[in-house]
Amino acid sequence: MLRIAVPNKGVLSEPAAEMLTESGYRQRRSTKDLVVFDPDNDTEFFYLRPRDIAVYVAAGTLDVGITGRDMLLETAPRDGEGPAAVEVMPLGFGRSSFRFASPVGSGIEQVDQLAGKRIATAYPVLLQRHLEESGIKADVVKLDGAVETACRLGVADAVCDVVETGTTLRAAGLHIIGEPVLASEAILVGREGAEEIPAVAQLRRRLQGVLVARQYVMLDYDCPDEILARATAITPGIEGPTVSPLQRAGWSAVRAMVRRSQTNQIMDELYELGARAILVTSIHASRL
Ligand SMILES: Nc1ncnc2c1ncn2[C@@H]1O[C@H](COP(=O)(O)OP(=O)(O)OP(=O)(O)O)[C@@H](O)[C@H]1O
Ligand SMILES: O=P(O)(O)OC[C@H]1O[C@H](OP(=O)(O)OP(=O)(O)O)[C@H](O)[C@@H]1O
Ligand SMILES: [Mg+2]
Repeated sequence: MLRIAVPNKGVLSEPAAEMLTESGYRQRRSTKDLVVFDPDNDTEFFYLRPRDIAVYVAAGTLDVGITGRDMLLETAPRDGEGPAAVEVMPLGFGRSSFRFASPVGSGIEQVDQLAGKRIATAYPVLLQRHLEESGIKADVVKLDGAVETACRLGVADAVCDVVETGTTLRAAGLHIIGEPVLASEAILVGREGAEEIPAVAQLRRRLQGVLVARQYVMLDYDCPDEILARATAITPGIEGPTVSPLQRAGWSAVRAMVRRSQTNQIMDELYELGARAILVTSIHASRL
């Protein structure tokens, strides 16, 4: 039986459960459920704090889990201190970056000005490692959350925290300084070699199928044969576009997957070239 850890709370919780549902797994009905068994897939789901998930997976108690890349790195054992969980695949949601910020007007405008300062964070391991790598000596103040308030309350001079839209930072009178320390998103974590377990390989293919269905659309169009080569160069598809003859002589029908984000640009280009009856349909599920 496959045992999977899923975030029980926080921003990753709902999209993680949604992705598993789209991948054909049973998910919990109530947010109070801590364990769910899916008999059809012989899989058990454990709903845990994202911060703890890589710890269970590293210990081998659970096979795989969904958490943030920042959480995986924060909770990884130090070199030689036991087995670690590793990133199996990125999942395309829960994107954020881990960044320094200082109070507007504090005069702290660059990362090197953090030397000798107090920096508040909920990710002390990540921050300490980054400070060591950058050769900056500063005091790390470990907090549990709502880190943005630490400067106003006088326990820190700057923060290093998760930023998505930047709204929380701005509301606390802070501004970003320096480059991102880390780009994070939700990831599937497992033990080294987990992909060799057939049930994990199947989970991975299913999740990949959802990612593809979200990122691509199916494009169909008709085009005169004179422009077929140029049109199919715009829509090369994955393996190659499907080209079939139309009943109307000298015309072909083309079918290819294209990136959702490029759909309108590609439709414009095809139309200008002379393609007609250009149709876009969503992909419900996929196995490439
Ligand atoms: N606003 C956000 N947008 C995208 N990802 C986020 C955001 N806030 C947090 N995350 C990501 O979610 C993961 C865990 O955050 P979450 O807030 O659920 O846990 P926590 O902060 O430890 O717990 P809590 O907020 O319940 O105290 C991390 O990987 C983090 O990068
Ligand atoms: O850039 P934004 O879009 O504003 O999002 C970033 C905020 O979201 C998270 O907070 P969360 O709600 O998890 O609270 P926490 O700080 O207590 O963890 C994170 O810790 C930031 O505070
Ligand atoms: Mg949080």
